[in-house]
Amino acid sequence: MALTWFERFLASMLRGAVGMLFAVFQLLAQRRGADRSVRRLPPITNPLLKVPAMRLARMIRRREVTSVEVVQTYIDRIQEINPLINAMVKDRFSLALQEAAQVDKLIEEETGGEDVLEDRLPLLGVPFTVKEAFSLQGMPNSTGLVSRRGVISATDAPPVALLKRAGAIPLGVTNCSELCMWLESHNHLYGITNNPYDLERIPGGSSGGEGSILGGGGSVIGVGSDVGGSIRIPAFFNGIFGHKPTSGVVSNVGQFPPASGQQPGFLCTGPMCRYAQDLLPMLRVMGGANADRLSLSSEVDLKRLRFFSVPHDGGSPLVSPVDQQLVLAQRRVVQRLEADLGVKVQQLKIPQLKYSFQIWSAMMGAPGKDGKQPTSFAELMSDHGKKVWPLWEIAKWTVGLSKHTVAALGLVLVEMFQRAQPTQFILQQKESLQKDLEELLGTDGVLLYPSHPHLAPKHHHPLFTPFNFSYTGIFNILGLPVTQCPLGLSEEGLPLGLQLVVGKQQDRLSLATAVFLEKTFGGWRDPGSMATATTQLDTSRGTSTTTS
Ligand SMILES: CCCCCCCC/C=C\CCCCCCCC(N)=O
Repeated sequence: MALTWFERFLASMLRGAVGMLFAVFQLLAQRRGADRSVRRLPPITNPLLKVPAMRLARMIRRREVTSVEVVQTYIDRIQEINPLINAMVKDRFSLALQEAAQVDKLIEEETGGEDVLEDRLPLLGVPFTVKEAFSLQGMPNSTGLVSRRGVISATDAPPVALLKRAGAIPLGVTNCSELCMWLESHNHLYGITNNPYDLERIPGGSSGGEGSILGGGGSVIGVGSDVGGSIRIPAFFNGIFGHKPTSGVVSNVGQFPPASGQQPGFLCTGPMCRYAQDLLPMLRVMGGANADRLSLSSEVDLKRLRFFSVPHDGGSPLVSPVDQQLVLAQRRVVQRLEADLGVKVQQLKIPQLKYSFQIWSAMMGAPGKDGKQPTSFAELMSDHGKKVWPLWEIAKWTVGLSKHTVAALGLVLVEMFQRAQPTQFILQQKESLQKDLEELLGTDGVLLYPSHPHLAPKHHHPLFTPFNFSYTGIFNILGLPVTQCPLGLSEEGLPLGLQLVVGKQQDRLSLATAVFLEKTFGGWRDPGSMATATTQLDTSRGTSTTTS
């Protein structure tokens, strides 16, 4: 049963009302910020900041550079840009420098040669950053909740521990949205995080601090989590790579909030980074023994893959249409795949995608196999057992007295009206989408799909388009691995990008395609050099060139 005429009528009334509210909001925001110009980050001057993590590790092992030098270079960059982007919320710089000095000593004393070190400690001496929602020993773990102020991690979350065990050195923790459940990385503990390509725009969420620090060149690899797009949305808005692995491969233990109900099957921890070649080795480390399920060492011959392109969700009345610049970017990818690899990319429409939001929200709220309901958002927000009364909190919010963001309060309200059980129709849509996509992708298919309908929005704008995350959220429910891949910059200098969706346990296919697209479209760009470097897109030939 598709939407009834009454539901469509309600949706268009809602769109009209939200459109009017948005117009008022923009008018007020314009008046307030009439003389503000786009502010960007200073350009990267130290070439070490432009070296992929695995190459840095090799240089450190070969003593071409010391770990102390690399860590200090990143600390300097963070100190330069963090006052502008507010991405790192707590650092451990002096500990990181001590650990780097120990690494340099270990390398000097190692007699087994470079190969022994590479095998045992593939990331030895390389700095990394971690979303604050994960435990990192000695660092705060509040997930933006004021009532969790002062919670300090005693241990490391397993993926963080695995990265440390591989020799990587944590620099600190980064901002996220309140309870990891919004597109804007904002909370009343650490404030709001900015996008490095335009400080008046959002870096996305919930791993927005990671996206921003990586995009700004203050980190080269980082750890994020994703139950509706929280790795892929910030990776897209900040022009970097992000991979949501096959469900269950990377441990979700050691993050707050813990997933409940059926959510453990949807939540994924995964790598975020500036260089495509770092995704696979990071995933191998973060997955531990489970990474063996992904045959990451098998060669991928891109010419033998089957590619599919789906340009939009088929017109959900709740979700914005896809920006024309993103439509063109996806078309250019199709052209390059066909021209360079000699493959034929099949254009598709997948009608069930229109129900992505309904499917995501029904499944997120569904009881687990044990029949237990998931922990409600209101419960997670409660202050030492004291319940949150959303209407009272909203009243307090209007006079600046609430400890919560308006987005989090909005979510509590929405949750109050949500059905306990998904409708039969939505369950059918989910099942048939799962079956169709698994059959389509098999073990050699790659689906191209927009990462989000809009380029990085201005601060607070997602409050008027709250369902746009459905473009990413649907793949959490389906448990499919997805890589977000940057594709150069838009006319206004904002990152373009695309999701590469593959079959379960076929992560290596989207990772290999991301490496190809990085070579073809230039991958991550220094947001500070945008005044001198522009991407010229030749749409007729589908090529892109960078000029300085
Ligand atoms: C005041 C406006 C608030 C309206 C709330 C509308 C409800 C929309 C429902 C869910 C939004 C969830 C956004 C999830 C973003 C990514 C989450 C993640 N951790 O992967």
